[in-house]
Amino acid sequence: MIAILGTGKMGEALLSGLIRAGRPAAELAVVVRRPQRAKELREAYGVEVLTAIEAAEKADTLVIAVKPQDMGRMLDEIGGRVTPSQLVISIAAGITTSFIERRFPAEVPVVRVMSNTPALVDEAMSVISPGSHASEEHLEHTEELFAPLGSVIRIPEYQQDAATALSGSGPAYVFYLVEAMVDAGILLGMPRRTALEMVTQTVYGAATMLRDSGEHPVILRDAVTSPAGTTIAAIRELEKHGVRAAFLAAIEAARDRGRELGGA
Ligand SMILES: NC(=O)C1=CN([C@@H]2O[C@H](COP(=O)(O)OP(=O)(O)OC[C@H]3O[C@@H](n4cnc5c(N)ncnc54)[C@H](OP(=O)(O)O)[C@@H]3O)[C@@H](O)[C@H]2O)C=CC1
Ligand SMILES: O=C(O)[C@@H]1CCC=N1
Repeated sequence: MIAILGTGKMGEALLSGLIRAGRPAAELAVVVRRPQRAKELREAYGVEVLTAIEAAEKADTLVIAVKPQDMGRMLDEIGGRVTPSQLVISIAAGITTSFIERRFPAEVPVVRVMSNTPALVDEAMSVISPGSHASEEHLEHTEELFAPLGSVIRIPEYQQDAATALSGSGPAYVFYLVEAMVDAGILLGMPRRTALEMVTQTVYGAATMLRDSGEHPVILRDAVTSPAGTTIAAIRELEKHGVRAAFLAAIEAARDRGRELGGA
């Protein structure tokens, strides 16, 4: 049995993805803290709702999907019950595998995962790293769980805070970019709905080109940028306003905040 402890945005995205991928509801359980949420999840997915202690005693795999600030309390609750024959997967930003391992008296295998909200449409980017007691088999099992939600890659754990800043938070930067482009369309007199449709398809098309062509983004941008044309006029303004430097600073700040959440 796979138990998801903390079934908010990401926990539910994982739950719904596993069900879409054909995993029987009988093999899944959730841990929630509000009766209303328990009712919603039972009705929507037909999954069993357990207490954290029950989940720690029954599940082979425990996926912890509470906020980093709630991790300590959750681990205190289940710590003494989890054994080395189980696997603990954490998707919390900043929280290291060694932080989690220290909460268990035994040598419990832990895998750290950073996924993102496109899991809701099976287009997540999930990056995984083993803790010190996790084997190749544990990593393969984790890959199997997250593969139906999108792409999965392995990275060394020291890169996890950077991955959180890039792909974990990344969808928010893209939505922010879309908001800004739509605002520009409105400034130019375009109806909001039309502007949003145009920008959404443009982002989708550009992302598909990046993925399918395998070309470097500079090459793809070059193909759009005609000599003395419209695009270079826009790029000059982006450079003048320091947009590239803003992205570097923003993603570095997200990385630093991840470290802070992990108590580093
Ligand atoms: N949102 C994102 O894009 C991403 C988030 N993450 C990580 O995923 C984790 C979850 O984030 P997200 O889903 O956004 O957060 P949410 O706040 O949506 O979900 C967290 C859930 O945990 C529940 N919870 C907290 N404590 C307990 C407890 N003791 N027992 C049972 N349930 C509990 C909360 O319950 P209640 O509803 O009662 O508050 C809530 O439903 C975080 O650690 C975050 O860093 C990772 C990648 C991307
Ligand atoms: O903002 C956050 O802290 C979480 C982690 C990655 C995406 N959302």
